Formats: sequence, structure tokens, C-alpha cells
Amino acid sequence: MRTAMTCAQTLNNPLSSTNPHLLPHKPDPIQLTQEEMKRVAAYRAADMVVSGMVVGLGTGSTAAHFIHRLAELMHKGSLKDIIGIPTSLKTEAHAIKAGIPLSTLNSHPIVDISIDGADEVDPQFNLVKGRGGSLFREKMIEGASRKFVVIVDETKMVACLGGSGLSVPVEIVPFSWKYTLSKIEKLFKDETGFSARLRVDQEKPFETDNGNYIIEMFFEKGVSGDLNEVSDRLLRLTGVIEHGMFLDMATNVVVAKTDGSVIILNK
Ligand SMILES: O=C[C@H](O)[C@H](O)[C@H](O)COP(=O)(O)O
Repeated sequence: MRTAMTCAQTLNNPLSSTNPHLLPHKPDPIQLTQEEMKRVAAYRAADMVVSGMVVGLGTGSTAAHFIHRLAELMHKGSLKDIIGIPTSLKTEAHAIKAGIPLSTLNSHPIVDISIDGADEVDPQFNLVKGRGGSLFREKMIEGASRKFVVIVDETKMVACLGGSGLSVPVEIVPFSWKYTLSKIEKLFKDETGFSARLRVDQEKPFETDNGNYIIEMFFEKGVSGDLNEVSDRLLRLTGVIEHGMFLDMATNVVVAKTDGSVIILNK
């Protein structure tokens, strides 16, 4: 079981971001931009889809490349009888425009494969997701998937979750949000350099597709300790709907590098 490993324990792990295969290296003749790397990873993952599959459609800029490619393969006739399950309203609109037939978990409770981006991937394939705010629907759909393929550029590989200095999001109900925020702050009061705040968009609280708010948690040195325990403690707070740590869910990680090569990590 990989999830119990702490940040410090990841240092000698072969999948760690200290792995030379995942580190930036000497300049190569090809230097892809981050956007190009996202597309390379997405297109490679599209090859994992076969006709007849129910496919979880992720959210974000990397997943958008995958949706584009999936539609392209369907229109060419290389893929037939695909049903997509969108993880956000934005993805739903994109998929409809691209001509991908859609369904829901109510009608298709078992998803063959989900393909989605991530904000961070640790050496045990634990993820931070939801910086675009779609973590709840993503977690439901990706959790119902036989295979969950994460598509990232190499900048997303981290030694420990939250360690990139960016936020770990938590979806909460709007009711008494300041009180819920204070409960979250109390939970991490002994964590040096911890801070949390409400996500704001154009001077108003950012609202998820579910009409909820997002609390952004910042960990100076990354999330420490047993991640499952941290997850349980957060989920036990009344007012918390879900958090953006996706623990032990990803089955494969497709990493695109600046030189245009792709590494596929399998669990
Ligand atoms: O809510 C957003 C999702 O979890 C995205 O998959 C994640 O933020 C990665 O997004 P991007 O591919 O745009 O970096």
C-alpha cells in the first residue's frame, strides 16, 4: 500500500521526482512548452481508450486536449460506441460541442476508464486535484472507474503533496463558511507555515458546479504525516464536502517531458 508513506520516506522511492528520468536535464534539441507537453500526454492516453468504453472525461487544460483527441478519433471512425461521463459543466459543454455522446453515473455506474489532469502527482501516485474547482465530481467519477489514467507534464511531479507551494483545495458548503474555515485552521494549528483562505473570483466567493465554496490550504513544507489520516480528519468536519487529495486512486500516470518523450507509470 503506497499511501501510508510519508513525505520523508519518498526520498529513496524509484518513482520519486528525484528520479533522474523525471528531472529537467540538459537542453535538448526539442523543447516543448508546458501546453505542448499537456497535449502530448493527452494524445498518448487517448490510445488507451478502445471502442465500446464508458469514459470519464476530466476537467482542465490537459483534459481538454484529451477530449479534443477522443472526438477526433471518434469522427475518424477509429473509436466507436464511446460514452463519456463529464466531470464538470465546462467539460460537459466541451464534449457536447465535440460531438461525444454523454451519460451520467446514475445510468452508467461503472466507468471503464477515466482520463484527467492533475495539479500534483507524488511518487505513490497520490494527487492534488481541483485547482480548477471540479474536485468533487472528478472524485466521484474517477472513483467509479476501473482504470484512472492521469495525464501530466513533468512539472506536476512532486516529492510530496502540497509541496509545490500551491494550494490543496477543500470543497465546503457555503453555510457558515468562516466557521468551517476556522475548524480547518484548528486542524492544522501545529503545522508550521500552514495557512488557509477562501477562494475568491472577481471579488466574490468562487462557486463550484455544486454551488459550494472552496477553501485553499497552503502547506509550507507539503502535507506531512499519513495522508489517509489527514483525509479522514478533514472529512470528519461538518461542512466539508470533499478535498482535493486523491489518494490511491490513479492506476496509471502518463508524464510528458520537455524533450517530447513520454513516460507511462503503472501501478
Ligand atoms: O479542478 C480541476 C482539475 O482537478 C484539473 O484536472 C487540475 O486542476 C489540472 O488542471 P490542468 O490540466 O489545467 O493543469
